[in-house]
Amino acid sequence: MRPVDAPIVTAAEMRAAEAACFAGGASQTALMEAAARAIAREAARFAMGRPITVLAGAGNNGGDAFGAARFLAEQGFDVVVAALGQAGGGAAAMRSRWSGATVALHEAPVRPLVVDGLFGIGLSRAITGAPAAAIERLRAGADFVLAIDIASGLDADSGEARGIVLRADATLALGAVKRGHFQGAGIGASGALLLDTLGLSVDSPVRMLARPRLAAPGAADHKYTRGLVGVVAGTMPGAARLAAGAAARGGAGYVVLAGEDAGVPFDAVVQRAAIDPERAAAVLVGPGLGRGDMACTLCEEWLSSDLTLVLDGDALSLIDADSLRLRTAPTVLTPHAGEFARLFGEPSGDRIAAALDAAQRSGAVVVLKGATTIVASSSGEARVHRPSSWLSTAGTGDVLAGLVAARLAVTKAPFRAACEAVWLHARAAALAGPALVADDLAMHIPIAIAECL
Ligand SMILES: NC(=O)C1=CN([C@@H]2O[C@H](COP(=O)(O)OP(=O)(O)OC[C@H]3O[C@@H](n4cnc5c(N)ncnc54)[C@H](O)[C@@H]3O)[C@@H](O)[C@H]2O)[C@H](O)CC1
Ligand SMILES: [K+]
Repeated sequence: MRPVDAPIVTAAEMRAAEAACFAGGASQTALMEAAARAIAREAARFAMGRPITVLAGAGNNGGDAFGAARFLAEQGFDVVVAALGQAGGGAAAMRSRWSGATVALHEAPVRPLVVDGLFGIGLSRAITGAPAAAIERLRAGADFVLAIDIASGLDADSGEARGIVLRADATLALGAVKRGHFQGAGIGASGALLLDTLGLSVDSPVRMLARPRLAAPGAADHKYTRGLVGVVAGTMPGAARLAAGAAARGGAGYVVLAGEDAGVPFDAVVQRAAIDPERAAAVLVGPGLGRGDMACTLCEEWLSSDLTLVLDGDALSLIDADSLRLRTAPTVLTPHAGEFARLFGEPSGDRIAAALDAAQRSGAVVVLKGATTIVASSSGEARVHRPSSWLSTAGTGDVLAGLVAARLAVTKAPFRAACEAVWLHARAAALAGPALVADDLAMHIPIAIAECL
């Protein structure tokens, strides 16, 4: 099945869940048989009757592969196993039950479907030499590669490539999806992500972002109860206008764009010289702010206020992470990779861990934007989302920041607001379609909201 709202685990968390399952009386062989059956089910779908080469490594990933080969052969598929090394442990039992053709990995025949059971979460070093050459040859010749648990060559936590990676067209995650499926080289090498939980109960404070449940305003609501969002304009008023427009479409009851002749995206957004702090439910500082003296002064003023803040763009270049700890009011940061690195240092691979550390250090909710967007809270919770790559165009960050401010004004809950905004932003992009520009997004936000009511 395609995972939705699923827990995302590290290799260590996966092993702990497996150990708990074994401690509860389940056997490793039973779990590998269940995994093998699930892999064979998916491989049969993708093979469409054509010959299959199954790659089997020396670990349990390989054990799963031998089991899948057996089930596929029993269904009448033409299957050959190409093995790397001698299967040990539980994999040996699975290997011993395979009675079909087995060749050495370097002799693996190129066939339409390749099932990758070389390495799973136990990959511990770069893949080099003969295995690397075989991976290159098989990827080049195969129509479709189905990875068992994770594409061989990917680090299960960071998603970084350890040497060569056997890029998959689909990955069947076993037990739970892994952090490596969502970051680093894992983003491009995992293909369509499928999940079979094998009946394991796995939980994690890190999860895939699910569609939020939103509520329409109540009968007693008015523009102030729904929340006034203030957007601070600066030297590039267009960015602030994009943010203000998104805030207005994103559910805020009232949006004030503060700045001399900043202009407004439409009449529902009110331009004023200043934001009334008594009235503001959330204030967004940063889009198009600039980095001069005036921008620094504005930033300091709002940071020292006790107002709920969203800090984006230029504001993230004017503050330091530790000063945020002094704030007691809810704060959401929406950095892209460069702004994040400046504030918190370059992530060391596992961006999910880095975002969680940053949230812990700053006390703020951190939205680390990228091909995978991570929403992290200081409580250790995180949500992970894969928005459209068409969002990689100027101004879309301003729109997201405005959406965060709107959802904050409505929910008064920073982690929930950031999660809702990231989902709505990605959905608006999907609705806008290819080659979108930032200005296209706002008009699709209400449709995205309607899908959440
Ligand atoms: N999650 C579940 O419910 C289940 C997962 N299963 C499968 O088990 C693997 C993990 O198995 P493990 O034996 O720990 O590791 P691997 O199979 O990934 O292989 C490690 C194996 O390979 C050697 N090795 C590591 N790096 C290299 C390298 N670069 N070159 C050569 N050899 C390398 C290492 O020494 C080990 O021997 C998981 O992914 C699932 O597929 C269970 O089978 C079913 C339930
Ligand atoms: K694999």
